[in-house]
Amino acid sequence: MTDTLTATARADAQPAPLLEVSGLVAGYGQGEVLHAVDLAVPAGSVVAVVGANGAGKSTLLRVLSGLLPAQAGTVRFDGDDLATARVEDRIRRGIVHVPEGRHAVAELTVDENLRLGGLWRGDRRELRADVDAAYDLFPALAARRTSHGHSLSGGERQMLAIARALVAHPRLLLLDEPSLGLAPRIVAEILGTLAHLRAERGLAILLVEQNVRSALSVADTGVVLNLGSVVAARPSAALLDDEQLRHAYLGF
Ligand SMILES: Nc1ncnc2c1ncn2[C@@H]1O[C@H](COP(=O)(O)OP(=O)(O)OP(=O)(O)O)[C@@H](O)[C@H]1O
Repeated sequence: MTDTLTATARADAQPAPLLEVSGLVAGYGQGEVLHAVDLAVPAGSVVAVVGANGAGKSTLLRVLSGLLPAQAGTVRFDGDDLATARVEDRIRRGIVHVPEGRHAVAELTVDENLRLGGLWRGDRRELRADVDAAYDLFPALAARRTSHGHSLSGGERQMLAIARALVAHPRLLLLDEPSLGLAPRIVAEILGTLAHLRAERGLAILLVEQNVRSALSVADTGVVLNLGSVVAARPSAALLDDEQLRHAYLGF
């Protein structure tokens, strides 16, 4: 009887999410921007955080990567609470942030920029292999490997920012507004590559996007953030089907 109960409990148990955020409070100075945010990203899944300008989406990613301290709450990653961990420790654990703005070091070549992604690792041969793997994912970058950061187009800089993050071996990519200002063809290429990474490598992605439809087209789950609070967290298709929610919070 006990064995049967144990077996049933095991069969029913869901694996813990890779990232589990609970009661997260954060802001700037005295101002609180995120109010007790709860959020989960299962391993190998894509979760899109959507919401109006100023909702707190970028702030959420900054807190998760350690750029901004949490004032309260837990950030459990693969079982450990990293809420107070340093940025570099989070990177080593596999949380890698691609901030809005597609930063490339202007004076360095594409290849040098990519190698920056593996700075903290010791093995140079492994780093070379990872940079070459990034070129396989983004052939447009391979063609520009000796070009300097300042000469790249917006799309190339976005690809470089993502590729450099991949060189750091993420298990969870925090991706802020990758499509902003890019041509639809480039956006489709970048989102296609992310879908491939998730399918082939089990990469989990927390995606912040203004372009709600394209974000939800690649995400399993959509989380709606409004004025720093989560107002809905549902499968992407269910979010798109909810006309009232879309009108109230997503503007379409
Ligand atoms: N460095 C900062 N110092 C003080 N306040 C900030 C800072 N960055 C953002 N804020 C404020 O925090 C709130 C949330 O901003 P945040 O950028 O996280 O929103 P968002 O949802 O990402 O919006 P957007 O899509 O416009 O970037 C806003 O009121 C913003 O003015």
